[in-house]
Amino acid sequence: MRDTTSVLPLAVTGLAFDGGGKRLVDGIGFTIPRGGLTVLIGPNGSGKSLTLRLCHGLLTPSAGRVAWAADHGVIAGHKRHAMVFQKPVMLRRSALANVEHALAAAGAGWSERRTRTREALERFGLTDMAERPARLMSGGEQQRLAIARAWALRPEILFLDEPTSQLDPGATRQIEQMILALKAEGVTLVMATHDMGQARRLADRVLFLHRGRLVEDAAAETFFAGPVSAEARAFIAGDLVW
Ligand SMILES: Nc1ncnc2c1ncn2[C@@H]1O[C@H](COP(=O)(O)OP(=O)(O)OP(=O)(O)O)[C@@H](O)[C@H]1O
Repeated sequence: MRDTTSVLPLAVTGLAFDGGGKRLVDGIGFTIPRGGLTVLIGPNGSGKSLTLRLCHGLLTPSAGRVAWAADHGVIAGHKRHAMVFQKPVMLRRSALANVEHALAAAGAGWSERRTRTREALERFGLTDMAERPARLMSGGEQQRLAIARAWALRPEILFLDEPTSQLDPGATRQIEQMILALKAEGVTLVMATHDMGQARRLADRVLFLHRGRLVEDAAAETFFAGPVSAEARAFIAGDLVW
């Protein structure tokens, strides 16, 4: 019987996207079951961001399908997938107001907004910064706020697009710990990175993309022990830069 309490699994089939007169991603297929952390890796321009944006519904596929177990990844009027971007997009308001605004946009009522905002700020160690203008916070703090804001929406699955690529090692470590804590909580995670060290630290499963195509889909241990494709071997060795 169809599970009406989950938007997962997410089944992506034959996914393609055209832009600037070119096919930028092509023939991408994978399934994301509940739980775990899947990392999309690949060189710059391999199609990681596009794939995440297509999954999250920010772009419309030129071909193929993004099929949720519940239509559009929505259950009882609530979208159960959220996304965190490389550069957090913050409104010119306080940290607290940024979280509240996201909840309001998702249809949460006044008291739910207040409770969930407070919980989210506390959960991610931002209570003391609640009244700070979000845009004046450091890069690491803004990314923490972006994750808190996404978490406040209670996503079943969170897409993360290079969430630490703009951050220093200390802030990166903090964000990685937060990501692992979300996984332990049962949030399903799909993250793009071109940082091999990060992929090794975090991934349960690896999807390796090259030039808009999915070249490998393997358990992280298997992938790092010996990728099958020449492209992935070259990428791991640091020889593949595009
Ligand atoms: N709307 C668009 N129109 C035309 N080209 C695009 C568009 N969006 C992305 N591209 C191109 O598609 C390719 C894949 O882009 P994408 O951002 O998915 O790569 P990526 O793997 O995330 O790379 P990076 O690690 O550099 O972020 C790139 O060459 C990019 O310039």
